Amino acid sequence: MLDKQETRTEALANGSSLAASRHAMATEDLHVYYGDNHAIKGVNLAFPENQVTALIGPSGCGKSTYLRALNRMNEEIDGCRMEGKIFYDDININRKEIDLYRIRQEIGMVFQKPNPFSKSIYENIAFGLKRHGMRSKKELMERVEKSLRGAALWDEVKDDLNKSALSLSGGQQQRLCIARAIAMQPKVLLLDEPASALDPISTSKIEDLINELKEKYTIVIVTHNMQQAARVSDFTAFFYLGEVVEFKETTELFTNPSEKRTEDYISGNFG
Ligand SMILES: Nc1ncnc2c1ncn2[C@@H]1O[C@H](COP(=O)(O)OP(=O)(O)OP(=O)(O)O)[C@@H](O)[C@H]1O
Repeated sequence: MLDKQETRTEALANGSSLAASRHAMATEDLHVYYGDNHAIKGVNLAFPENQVTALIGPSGCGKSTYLRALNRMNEEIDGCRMEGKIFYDDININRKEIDLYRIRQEIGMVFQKPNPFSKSIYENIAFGLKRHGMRSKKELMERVEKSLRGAALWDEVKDDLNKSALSLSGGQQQRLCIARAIAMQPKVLLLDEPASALDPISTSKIEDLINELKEKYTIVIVTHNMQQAARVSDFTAFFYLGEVVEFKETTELFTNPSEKRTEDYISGNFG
């Protein structure tokens, strides 16, 4: 099933500063269509391990579509199809025979709107683990605690693990969704505007958390907010009309963009 013959060639050639980095994921000539709408047009990108990469760009330019392509979530959408290669662990995962359940465990996703299950805080995390075959109560409790600690939520909920997840604040719910994703021990976390529905204090907690999480995970985050991209990311890709215009280290992209379209966007001249 694993095809090591397919190497990440063009995708790794994003820029010289990346040449020495290891990459957790990459795409090569990736296209996504919704019916006749060609939403992603041949994107080559590679995501350095244990770094945060932000995807920025005006509304409708394909950021979320591209993010959802990375763990093949787009396939849940009627009429959506993908062409091209998506490399994870040096394997092209954009093939029929790939186990999507496993891929989505290893490449976890958190959405814009917190979406905890209508279950207890404990069950929100234990549910997926049990489905995955974990039976021992002790092991489950250990993983629940570790995940909640990892998502910086443990101290706030440790005495209320049987309370409904829906009784938590929006910011706590989002950290619970992050805990649920990391409980599956992924290598990559895809975050689709994870703080856009939250107040400034919760946003700042999520941003601090992203900074801690990158020690263990490779993170790709879609954000509308350029200040947020500058605060949380190491690399930034600027998307426009389904293509990547520029991909660089974040400080470099914001201070010294190579492309006029990037400069116009970051200086607020369009979008
Ligand atoms: N579920 C869907 N069904 C059909 N077309 C879609 C769907 N999701 C996105 N599209 C189309 O794909 C293109 C890219 O949209 P996408 O949501 O990926 O952009 P975006 O940059 O994330 O936008 P925003 O910042 O507004 O969320 C748009 O033309 C959009 O209409």
